[in-house]
Amino acid sequence: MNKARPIPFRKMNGLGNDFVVLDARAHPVALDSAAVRAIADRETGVGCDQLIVVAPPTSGDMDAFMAIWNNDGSEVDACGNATRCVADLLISETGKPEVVIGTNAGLLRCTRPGEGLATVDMGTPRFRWDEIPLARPVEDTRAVVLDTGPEVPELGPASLVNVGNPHCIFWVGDVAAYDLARFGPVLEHHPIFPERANISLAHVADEGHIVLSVWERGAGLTRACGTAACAVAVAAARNGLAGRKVRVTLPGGDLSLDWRESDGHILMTGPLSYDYEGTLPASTVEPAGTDA
Ligand SMILES: N[C@H](CCC[C@H](N)C(=O)O)C(=O)O
Repeated sequence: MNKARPIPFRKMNGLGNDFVVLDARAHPVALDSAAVRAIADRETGVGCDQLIVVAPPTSGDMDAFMAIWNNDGSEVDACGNATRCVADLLISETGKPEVVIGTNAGLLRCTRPGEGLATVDMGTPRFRWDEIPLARPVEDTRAVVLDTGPEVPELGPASLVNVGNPHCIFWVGDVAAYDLARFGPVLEHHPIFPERANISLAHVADEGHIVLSVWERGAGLTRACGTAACAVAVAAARNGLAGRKVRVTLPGGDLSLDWRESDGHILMTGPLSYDYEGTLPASTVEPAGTDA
């Protein structure tokens, strides 16, 4: 009988987007929304934007599987910044120049271009209305006018992209001129997004540089959002606002994006950090297979 045991974790971050990373490869854990919220709570738990579980590979073509939860307890399929963190863990462990991380959004090939850096192939972005997904057919997802109430300022048409998760991007002249914390949740829960959406304000400084502020689905304002940086890079290129290689500046720092011509994959490069290690009391996360 598996006795409930304390669970070790690593606290990590990518440009200040922070994670509790549980390694469940030796001992499986059973998480539910309540347990995730408890761990992620910055007052009474460890505190994080997302909770990440590194699990054994589910097929022979990956080094590990990565599960992702937002701090509201919702499980999601993609997290760019956390993928860089897990990639570095696996590259250090295996000594391999490239590792493959399995996620519910697909296989992600990761390399280490330098100490403290990771490059992730985030795959191909999707643009069809039913791939975002949207609640109704929309012909052109490059410029969609959302009907919003008075609590949302005039932001113009949005560009919609899925990079393993749904993103809604507004193009503005100055991201600091808007109180995204106030109207972000309204847009996150807009009825056109049946699975909610991550909301970005993007300023295209020049054809190689975009400034970005993000209200994350299920986590709120974060210091960085890797998938939003991927989404805004491809949306800007698709709308003719920037080139296919851009630097994206988030509150926590810069990411480099390359929407590769040869295969349409989006490559994201940026830093990752190890903050500290800790142990969660056994009661927090009931390991799978423990008798009641
Ligand atoms: N809030 C996102 C998941 C985390 C994404 C973000 N932390 C990143 O680095 O991509 C969602 O619900 O789709």
